[in-house]
Amino acid sequence: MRFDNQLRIAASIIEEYTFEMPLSRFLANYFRKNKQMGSKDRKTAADLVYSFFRLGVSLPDRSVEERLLIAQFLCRSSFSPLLDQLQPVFNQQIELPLIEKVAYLKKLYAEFDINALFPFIDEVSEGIDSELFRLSHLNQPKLFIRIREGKTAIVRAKLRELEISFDEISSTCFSFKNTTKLDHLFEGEIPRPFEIQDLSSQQTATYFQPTKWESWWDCCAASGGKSLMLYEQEPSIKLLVSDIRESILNNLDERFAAAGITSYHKKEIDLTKALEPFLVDREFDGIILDAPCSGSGTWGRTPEMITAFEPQKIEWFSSLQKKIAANVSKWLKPGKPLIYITCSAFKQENEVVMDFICNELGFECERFELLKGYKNAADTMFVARLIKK
Ligand SMILES: C[S@@+](CC[C@H](N)C(=O)[O-])C[C@H]1O[C@@H](n2cnc3c(N)ncnc32)[C@H](O)[C@@H]1O
Repeated sequence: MRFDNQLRIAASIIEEYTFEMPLSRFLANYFRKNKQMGSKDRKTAADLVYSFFRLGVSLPDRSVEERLLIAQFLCRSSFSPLLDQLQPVFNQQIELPLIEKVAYLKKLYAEFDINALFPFIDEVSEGIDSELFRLSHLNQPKLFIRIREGKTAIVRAKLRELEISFDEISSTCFSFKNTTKLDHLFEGEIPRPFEIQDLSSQQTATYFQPTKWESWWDCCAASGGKSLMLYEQEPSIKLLVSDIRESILNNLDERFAAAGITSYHKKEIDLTKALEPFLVDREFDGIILDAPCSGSGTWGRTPEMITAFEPQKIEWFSSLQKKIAANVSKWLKPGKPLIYITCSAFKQENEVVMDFICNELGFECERFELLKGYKNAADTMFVARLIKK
């Protein structure tokens, strides 16, 4: 397909997209309806459209086509055949460091402002490097795996055998280009030697510290990423997993089965409602609250959210998180930990909720951390270990 045609198709996809569903799903539907597009055309269109949304709300008065070219220039770091045809001057500077490309663009477009790459920077948690965080949205984050204890050598050998390129972040964490396919590796092997899991998400596990025979509740368990790590740390624990709808836990069942975990309890619980009917007189030695949140620490993976997100939702999430924390904390034994986690970069969802839990619900903060995934092409997350007094 000719390059100007590729640009036109990307522009028409952007025009059609109304943010009602994730961009990934919208694109999959679009390609299903437009079967004449070959796999190379689909890949090019997806790349152009994703890069476009990485620009956030930059240069709103420029045409979509012009912004598509600027986005390619900022998001690519090597020769682009499309730019070579349509905007060769960008291609000549494509390998420059990002910060120099930004300076160059500012000369061409006086109105270009890096604030527009992430227009909520005043809302972020303390310690976030504003410039690095904003610029990180121009790059697609990496894919990470968590390797089960003792399985590093066989995973490494398999990857080398299949000539899949990877970096070793640690002995239990490898990273890959985001488009790498790993589904077929060790298919059917129980337990599977690795889990796909973001680096920062893996790092939250150091806050759990369960001990033998304890009773734990992962109250927003979804597909069970945190529960799996908890269980592997201490397989003797009694584990309850819950989420607002049973269907959300289906994936957890599959992942637990693949990990060889069969002994756990599962309930559908809305944490904003009275919990007595579900929990009766249970008490827990630990609760993981991986709270519903804006997801703003993960928008490098879903860049359309930078445009779609309405800032008043931050306060809405913060209130929801406080309500859920107040509700679940009643079921924790004194002296035991509530592990509060978000994948948000916003202080209203992080430090403000943590302070509420300490000051209003009678907890003491043992330690907390903002996991600065933006430095490692990973998600940015917040984790706190809060002890009930
Ligand atoms: C950040 S996700 C949890 C991810 C999960 N812990 C993991 O590691 O895979 C937050 C979860 O909270 C759930 N949730 C949202 N509102 C809820 C509510 N009112 N009660 C219970 N769960 C809720 C969502 O369905 C979602 O699965």
